[in-house]
Parts: sequence; structure tokens; C-alpha cells
Amino acid sequence: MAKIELNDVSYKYPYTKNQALRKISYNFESGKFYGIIGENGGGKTTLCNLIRGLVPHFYKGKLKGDVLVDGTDIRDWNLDELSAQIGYVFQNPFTQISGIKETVFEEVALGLENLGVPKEEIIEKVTNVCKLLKIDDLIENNPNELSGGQRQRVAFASIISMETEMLIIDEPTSQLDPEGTRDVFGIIKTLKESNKTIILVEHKIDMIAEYCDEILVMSKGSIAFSGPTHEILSNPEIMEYGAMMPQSAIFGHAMADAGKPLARIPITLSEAVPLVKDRR
Ligand SMILES: Nc1ncnc2c1ncn2[C@@H]1O[C@H](COP(=O)(O)OP(=O)(O)OP(=O)(O)O)[C@@H](O)[C@H]1O
Repeated sequence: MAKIELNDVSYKYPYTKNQALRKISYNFESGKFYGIIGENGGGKTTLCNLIRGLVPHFYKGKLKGDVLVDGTDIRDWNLDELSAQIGYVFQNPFTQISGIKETVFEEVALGLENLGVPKEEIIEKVTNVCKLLKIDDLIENNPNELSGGQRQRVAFASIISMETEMLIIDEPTSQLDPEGTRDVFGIIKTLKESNKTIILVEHKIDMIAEYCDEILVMSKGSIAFSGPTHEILSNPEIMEYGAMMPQSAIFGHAMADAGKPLARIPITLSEAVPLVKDRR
């Protein structure tokens, strides 16, 4: 059984004319890492909101078709129960921080407290996750007085500490510098290795190329392309749908156009180097 099953799903937000999602059918399998890319307004965040149950439980509007999470229709899920199954890191860390806690420690512990986790266990989990996200030196700080990048790490820590089987992560690195971005992808990689199902919306295509198993390209509320990462990210047609190709793929196509093709189009630097070296 697929973890998430979408059958002919369309959705329109209240008071809007156009559908934000149009006739989407797709299965997300357990334990895989999915990257969602594509043009602004293409429906990426709305798709995440749907899987996470915010559509239709929080955002009303008009939902057609079936969305099944672990075989149960999204309309029948209780939102609190669903959030114990699916962690969601929002695009904007300012939205995610509760605003009611005075220290980073309390903020990260909030979800665990709500689940009734024993105090000792909370201390251990929060301490570990704060170390992992390199915010252990901020543990006593007020989350409302942190920078955007620091808040993003705190938001991420709060979700990771919940140890949900599935994670939806919407542009987790939008506030981070290159080092922070690499750290976050390193953490996502660790999470993937622990067999979690991950859906990541991200514009940093070179990172997507390195880590994801499958890619969805969204455009105008539909899935324009989907498939294994290499197949999708080496296809220049995705650029007509507001998605970028990785630098290595652009280079591979440029070599082919110059009459000096590589054995295949690479999508990462580590794939490109031996192909260039081996070229006669
Ligand atoms: N809360 C909302 N109310 C009404 N319309 C919305 C709402 N959120 C998104 N939309 C509309 O739904 C469509 C899809 O938006 P969505 O945010 O899902 O796209 P996206 O691919 O995530 O874009 P971006 O890359 O800019 O974050 C857009 O036309 C957008 O204007």
C-alpha cells in the first residue's frame, strides 16, 4: 500500500477562481525521498497542505477526488492524529515558531509535551536534536529574538524531535546561508537513512539532485513530470515549466551542443567529473 495515494484530485481555495491543484493522481511510497520543484504558484505548497490535511481541515474550499494517507481518506483523519504521523516544516519559520515559549528548549519541547512524553525523555530528545541542528548554544535564548536562519533551525528541530514516520519539508533552507543549507541537507540525508518518507519542496536544484530519489515537477496545479531524479533533472524540457536543471546537467547539454558529448548527462558534480575525465 502506498503511504499517500492521490486519485484525480483537484482543489480550489475559497473565494478564488482558479484551481490550485488540477486532476492530480500520484502515489508516494514509504521510505522514499521525493523532491517537488517547479514554477512559483505551481501548487507545490498546496499539495503539501493537502497531504498534511490542512486542506480540507483548515483551508476549506472545494476538494474533489480521493486523498488516502495510510489507506484512510484525508477527510476522515483527525488533524492532531495526522500531525503525530506527518511532521511539517513550513516555508516560513516565523509562522512555525509558536510565539508562546520563552526559550528555544521549551519551543523544541512543545510538541513532545503535547504528546505526553515523560520529562526525562523530552530532555534527552531535545538536547540531541538541538546538537544535531547546531542550536545547542541557543537553548536558553528567546526564539522570538533569533535570526531567520536560527528560527528555521529551531522550527526544524521541533519537527524532528517528534520522530514522525513521514516529513513534509517546504523550502527549509530559504533563510539559510550555503553552510546552513548543506547542514540541513545533511540532516535530511540522515533522516532518509532512517527510512522515513520525505517530501521536500526546494528551489536549490543542485541539492535536490544529490539527495532525492524521485522528482515531481509542478506547473499550473498539475504534475508536469514525475520520475526518478536522474531522468527528470537531465531533461531540459523541465525548464519550460519553471524548473531549473542542475549546473552539471546544463554543462552536459552544453558539451553535447558543442559536439563533444559526455557518455551521459550528469546531474551532480561527482557524476560529472569521471565522465569528463573518461572522455576521449
Ligand atoms: N491561502 C490561499 N488562498 C487562496 N489562494 C491561494 C492560497 N495559497 C495559495 N493560493 C493560490 O494557489 C496557487 C498555488 O499556490 P502554491 O503556494 O501552492 O504554489 P507554490 O508552487 O508553492 O508556489 P511558490 O513556489 O511561490 O511557493 C496559486 O495560484 C496561489 O495564488
